[in-house]
Amino acid sequence: MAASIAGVFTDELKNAVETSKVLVVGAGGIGCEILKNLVLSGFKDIEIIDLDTIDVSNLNRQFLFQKQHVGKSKAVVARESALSFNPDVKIVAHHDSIIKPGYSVNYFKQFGMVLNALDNRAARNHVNRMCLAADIPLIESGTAGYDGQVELIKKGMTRCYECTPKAAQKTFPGCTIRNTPSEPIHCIVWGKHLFNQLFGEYDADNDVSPDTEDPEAAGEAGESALKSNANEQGDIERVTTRQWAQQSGYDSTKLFHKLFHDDIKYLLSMHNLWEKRRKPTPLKMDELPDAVAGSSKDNSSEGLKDQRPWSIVECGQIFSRSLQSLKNKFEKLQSKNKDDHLVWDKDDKDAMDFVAACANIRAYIFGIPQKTRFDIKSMAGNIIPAIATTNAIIAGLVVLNAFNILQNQFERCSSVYCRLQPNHRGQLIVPERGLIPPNTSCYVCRDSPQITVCVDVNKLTVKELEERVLKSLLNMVQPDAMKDSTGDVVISSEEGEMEGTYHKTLAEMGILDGTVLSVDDFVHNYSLRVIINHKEAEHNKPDIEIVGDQSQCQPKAEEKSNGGAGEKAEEDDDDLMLLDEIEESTSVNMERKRKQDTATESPVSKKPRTSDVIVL
Ligand SMILES: Nc1ncnc2c1ncn2[C@@H]1O[C@H](COP(=O)(O)OP(=O)(O)OP(=O)(O)O)[C@@H](O)[C@H]1O
Ligand SMILES: [Zn+2]
Repeated sequence: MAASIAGVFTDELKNAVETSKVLVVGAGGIGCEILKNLVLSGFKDIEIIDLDTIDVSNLNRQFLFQKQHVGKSKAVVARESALSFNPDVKIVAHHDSIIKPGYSVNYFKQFGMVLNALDNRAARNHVNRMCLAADIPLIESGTAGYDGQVELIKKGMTRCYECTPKAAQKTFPGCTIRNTPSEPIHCIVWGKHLFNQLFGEYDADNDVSPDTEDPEAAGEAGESALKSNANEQGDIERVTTRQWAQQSGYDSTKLFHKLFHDDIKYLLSMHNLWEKRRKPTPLKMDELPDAVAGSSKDNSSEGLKDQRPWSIVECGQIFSRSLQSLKNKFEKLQSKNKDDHLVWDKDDKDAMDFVAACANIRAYIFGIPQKTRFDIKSMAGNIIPAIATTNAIIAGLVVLNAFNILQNQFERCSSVYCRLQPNHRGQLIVPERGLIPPNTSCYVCRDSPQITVCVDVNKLTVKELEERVLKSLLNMVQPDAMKDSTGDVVISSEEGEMEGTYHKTLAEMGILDGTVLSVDDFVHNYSLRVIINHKEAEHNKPDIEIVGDQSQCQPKAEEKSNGGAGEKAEEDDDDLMLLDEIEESTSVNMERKRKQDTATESPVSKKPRTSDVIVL
């Protein structure tokens, strides 16, 4: 072993390596490399955690896994393979999510350092906060294709993972998705929303039916179509897409007719939308064309199966087939637990077929070029190909930083960026000039953090404050909130305690412009003052804005990104590239999805939609 070769390590470092205890979070592309490096450099006490099982697609770069391991726990197999290099190491493997409450601040405190090898923001935010709370050095790392980054996070010394705002994921206005798609991606997003409306976690903001409040339609929202939906009392009865599908027994012909014929006719009745646009063409299932018009590939039989374009009639067949399979899976889940739902996953054949077929049918209707299943998979799954070499370089740098930490040489742990093109100094691996200090206005790592939240206090409910603001946007796990001035509890992490008030608006709870809330999350040992700023909701504008400083409480143009997955580092070395997950919207979101309340399904509301911004 390297550590036992005389002259490689000083006795002090050798001793530190052998006696330190390290936690590796994630056993994927980077995690496997890190574990192998740790074992080969003499570390003797390691824990590794990963929630996932091995997929065949992991085998090209996660070299601790082989074909016979497919379907088994990543953490468990990584441990077994690493032990084959050095059986004298103690490795504890957890097939679990690091976000689970069992991995508390005290759990983190037993380690000398934590090495992150994750692929999503939620888990990274969580480990960031746990390491700050436990005051343990964290080495954060990430890759996206040829780009990679390693960074030390040490409380009070460096910036934390949340010190820099992350580039927002690309979003599209809701009315583009629902009414006037013009690019294949709009149809793909619509297909994913449809999947969730039918089988996934319900989200009223991701409705797929025509948006009657589209400002472009200027109020002429399909009068006749609305009338045809009216009940005997003349009221308009709105049901969710899922309710509608359930009532019609998920009949593929009926569903097809509603989505691709009736809803399109409804859109056509909003004349203003089509004054300067090509009108969509309603489709009937028994009249589907057998052509492959405007496809992204020519219709040759060569190439991979997934790269063969589908005709629209084929899309119709795939729509019916995948709908039935998904329906069966969904009903099976619901028979065990009525709150359970499917989670869209690009690697699930039926889920992927369904979205690809729906996206192409919708594209055809709107005169948009169709895409192959292969292209749709990479767009819908935000796939950036992972490069084994980048992972290996980054994992090597992680373990070099671990040596620096063990020698208390934190100043040598400056961030390092790996890039495809050399910079003006000819460097492919570019170190930062020094440690980057904490952002003094970071709402996570600064002393007595506070933040301003701009919302419409007459619209936002207490439940939305908890789920959308505190948990989703501010990454809390189990928040408790009380009014600063009176000490009145507004949100409690004790189950059931506040049930009666969750549906009330903030105003009804006496939370108005200027009200200050004290919010605590005991999981992260974290307290935050939240200043509420009232801002009237506007159609097609985000209904929640978070600002560090009250004076900034203005609707902002899209935040200038510090870089993100797939972005290249600029020529200037000082330009930081914060790599983020590339899979946030897919399977790795399992943990968060499981935590969210799925029992709140309600009919589509007719209130003005203020959050018509969707995330892919
Ligand atoms: N909350 C979490 N707790 C534990 N492990 C996690 C958590 N979130 C993500 N992970 C793991 O982090 C690893 C990240 O590895 P990587 O980026 O190589 O992803 P992958 O899923 O193996 O590959 P791909 O997404 O490209 O198929 C994954 O194995 C994933 O299961
Ligand atoms: Zn910070």
